[in-house]
Amino acid sequence: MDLDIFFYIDIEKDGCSMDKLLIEGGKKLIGEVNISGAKNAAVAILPAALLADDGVCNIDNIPFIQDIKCLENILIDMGASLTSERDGHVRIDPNTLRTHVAHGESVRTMRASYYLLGALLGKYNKAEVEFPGGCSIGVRPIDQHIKGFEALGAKVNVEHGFIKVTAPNGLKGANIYLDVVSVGATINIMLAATKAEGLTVIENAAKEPHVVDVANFLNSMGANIKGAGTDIIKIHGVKHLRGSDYSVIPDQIEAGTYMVAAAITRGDVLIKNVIPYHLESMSAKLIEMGVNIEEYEDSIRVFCDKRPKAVNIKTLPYPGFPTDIQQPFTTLLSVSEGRSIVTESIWEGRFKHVDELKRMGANIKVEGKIAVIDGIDRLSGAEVMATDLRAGAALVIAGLAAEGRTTVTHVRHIDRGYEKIEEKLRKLGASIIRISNR
Ligand SMILES: CC(=O)N[C@H]1[C@@H](OP(=O)(O)OP(=O)(O)OC[C@H]2O[C@@H](n3ccc(=O)[nH]c3=O)[C@H](O)[C@@H]2O)O[C@H](CO)[C@@H](O)[C@@H]1O
Ligand SMILES: C=C(OP(=O)(O)O)C(=O)O
Repeated sequence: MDLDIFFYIDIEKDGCSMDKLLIEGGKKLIGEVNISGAKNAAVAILPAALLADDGVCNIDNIPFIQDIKCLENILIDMGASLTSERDGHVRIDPNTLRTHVAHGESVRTMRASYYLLGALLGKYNKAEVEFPGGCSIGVRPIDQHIKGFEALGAKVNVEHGFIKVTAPNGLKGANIYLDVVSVGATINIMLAATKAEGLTVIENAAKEPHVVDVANFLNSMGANIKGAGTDIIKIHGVKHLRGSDYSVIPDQIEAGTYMVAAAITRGDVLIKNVIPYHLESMSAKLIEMGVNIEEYEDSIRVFCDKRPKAVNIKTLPYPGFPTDIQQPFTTLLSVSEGRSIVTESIWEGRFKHVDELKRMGANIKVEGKIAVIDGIDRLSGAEVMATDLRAGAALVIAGLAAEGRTTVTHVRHIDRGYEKIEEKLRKLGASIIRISNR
């Protein structure tokens, strides 16, 4: 039975109104999908643009997602001028910025508001930012960010829910060895050190494509950053940064999500506007599972005509298998042939989707960081809750493959990081609608 388009008001138990996705499973995904700009690059590049001493930044390939909307609202509240001339474009004029303080619900909701600390510290030698939010996937400390700011000569205090950072005598380059490989700390230190006096060296730096993208953007503004993409990044401080034109890299996790969706529905999808090199850990796993992959210059075709085989996965910092795609892959493994073991080594709370997948019949046992998955023939549709962004994506994928109807609630988590997910899936032939109360 196909879904009819309908509309009704729904108020969740906690009093907040929320959207739901209704999916009628069992349709093969076939066709082409365009991948949007990378969330985790864009959310750092917008704060980085504040560092321009003159001129404006024109940034393209900005994804149309809730985290970006939140960030834009924060920047506008702080006085920056933001306009857009076309889809995916943002023009930021930071010359009208009037404060080093960022607060409010948007700051508290999203993770990446922490990049305002590095950007404002680099610009004004001071920053006050409310504690960030983001996905509830485990303890999310920022001790390595703080250690980096302190090494550059800043004082850091936590008061009344704010992180306050000041460097009245300016920032001075330093050697910083990160105790853990942290994307956020690497980027935040880079932002702060870009205009510090002298040389900053970050050792044990994160190597993710979004780290490289932020460094490339800062260099296009006149920064002198070398080594991004390796585990030693060298930042020679410069006195002046200017506005620049830039285009954000494609989102490797959104691409990975459509790769998994193609495989689980035994479909045939050409995933466009990607950098195939960034997808290699995911492509390799799919090939190991028996899924067909063809790589082109800026697209990748994923097609599958038989049941995928079980594999083991361990999440690791780049170039390892990304934690952010672990949850969608868990869904695929839940209907693959045989037993798979998934080890989540980055976030201790990133198996919340498993309880929801069990409602759909999945046979998964979680112990600490490990999930043991015994593949079943088919999931069955049920009402399930998106507990976080990628859990939501994992449940949508489950719904696409399941027998009957799946309702995914708490879609606001998915909207944080996926542009028009139901529209993109519908164009590929999925039967999916949003029940909206807006
Ligand atoms: C907005 C954004 O880009 N979010 C991504 C970013 O989150 P985020 O930047 O928060 O993640 P990190 O790379 O910093 O965290 C990696 C690991 O380091 C630990 N840690 C981190 C910082 C710190 O000061 N101390 C510390 O111990 C964390 O607990 C975690 O175990 O990278 C994660 C790892 O690829 C991704 O899952 C998130 O999607
Ligand atoms: C965990 C994620 O995002 P955030 O760090 O913004 O919560 C993610 O993108 O999967």
